[in-house]
Amino acid sequence: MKNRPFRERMGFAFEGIRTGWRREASFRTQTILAGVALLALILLRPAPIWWGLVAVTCALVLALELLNSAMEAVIDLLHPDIHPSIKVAKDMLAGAVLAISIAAVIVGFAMVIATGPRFLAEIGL
Ligand SMILES: Nc1ncnc2c1ncn2[C@@H]1O[C@H](COP(=O)(O)OP(=O)(O)OP(=O)(O)O)[C@@H](O)[C@H]1O
Repeated sequence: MKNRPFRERMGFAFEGIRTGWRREASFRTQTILAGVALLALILLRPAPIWWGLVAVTCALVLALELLNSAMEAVIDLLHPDIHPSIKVAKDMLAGAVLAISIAAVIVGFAMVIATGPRFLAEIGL
């Protein structure tokens, strides 16, 4: 199973993203919010550094959500019963998603504060 051709590995990766979209409501919500962030970038046209910051934070939110779902799936397969250690692991995974989501909201606010006034002036408000 190792060292498959690049095209095939890309196919697996896209299949993972498709599965995340199909199975996880939070992944769908976060993907839609990433789309909103892209629209804000197109509208506000901030400096390139903001494009980078928004791209990195959005990608991290989506990547951690996929990782969270993948780990939960493996945990539930290996140990379907209730166990305090599983609660600890799942709550920490959820905490990781929350931490990067807070960072993403802060980046979004900072970008709007930095570029909003220029945008409003441009549209005559
Ligand atoms: N097998 C388990 N043993 C102990 N606690 C668990 C187990 N599975 C889930 N929990 C805990 O129950 C709570 C709810 O978990 P659940 O997976 O239903 O919701 P969730 O974390 O919001 O998941 P999702 O992202 O899939 O909606 C969490 O605190 C989680 O840690």
